Amino acid sequence: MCSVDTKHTLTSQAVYRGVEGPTLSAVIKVCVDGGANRLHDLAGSERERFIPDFISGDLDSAFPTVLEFYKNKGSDIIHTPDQDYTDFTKSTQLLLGKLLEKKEQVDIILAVGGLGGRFDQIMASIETLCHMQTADAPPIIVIQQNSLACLLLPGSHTLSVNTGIEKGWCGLIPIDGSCDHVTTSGLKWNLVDQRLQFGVLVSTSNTLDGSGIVHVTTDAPLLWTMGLKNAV
Ligand SMILES: Cc1ncc(C[n+]2csc(CCOP(=O)(O)OP(=O)(O)O)c2C)c(N)n1
Ligand SMILES: O=c1ccn([C@@H]2O[C@H](COP(=O)(O)O)[C@@H](O)[C@H]2O)c(=O)[nH]1
Repeated sequence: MCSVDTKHTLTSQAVYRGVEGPTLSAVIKVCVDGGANRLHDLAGSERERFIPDFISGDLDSAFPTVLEFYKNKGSDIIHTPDQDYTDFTKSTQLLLGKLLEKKEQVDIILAVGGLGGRFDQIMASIETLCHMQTADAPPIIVIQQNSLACLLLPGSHTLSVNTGIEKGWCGLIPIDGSCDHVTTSGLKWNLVDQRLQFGVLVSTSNTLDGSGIVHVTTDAPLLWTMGLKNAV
């Protein structure tokens, strides 16, 4: 029997809004260490429109000139030297603290980057999601290039996958041990009270069935991943 204690609804429209208009809709904008260099480069002539509220990390990657630029524009520079946790984990903890302080309710935390390049860093990005497993924390959605990842907590989840930016492929990955009771609808290969576990069964190369809604019920944390059309 599956124990279900929470219900969550996730919509990729929230992702879409976050990507389309971060200056309009993001309550707090954050850069993680070297991410500040990337923002500085990518924003180019629109740099003034994309000023992070804070930049945090061990600050071994952000260029001093970039930190100075954002500091002069009002960004807080927060040094987090702890070498037992990644800069992403530490910045997400800071962000959750600030949301709590401000008593802000947000739909999602959208992290851009972290799913490409160094494999240890990709795994660390996913591990960061495991640190943030509290029922009152908003879902953290990580996107990079054509991939999205989000940790589903134990409970029932309704995923709205009907914005047109979904690519079609998806997966359910039991990153935190075994998920003994997983039931889904909305997929080409659905699960009915089945176990997902590495070495037993992992749902990769699955496909949305076109209905626009995916339901997932799981008794243990389960990573949802899917393809996006528009590379970020
Ligand atoms: C068992 C163990 N393995 C590895 C480390 C090292 N370590 C873990 S997180 C971390 C900080 C990583 O910093 P970040 O800027 O997020 O990544 P970087 O680009 O420096 O690799 C370090 C050094 C450790 N403290 N403990
Ligand atoms: O290849 C990478 C490098 C970094 N990240 C993420 O960025 C932060 C900060 O890393 P710095 O190298 O100190 O700038 C790191 O915690 C990762 O979350 C990455 O995803 N991939």
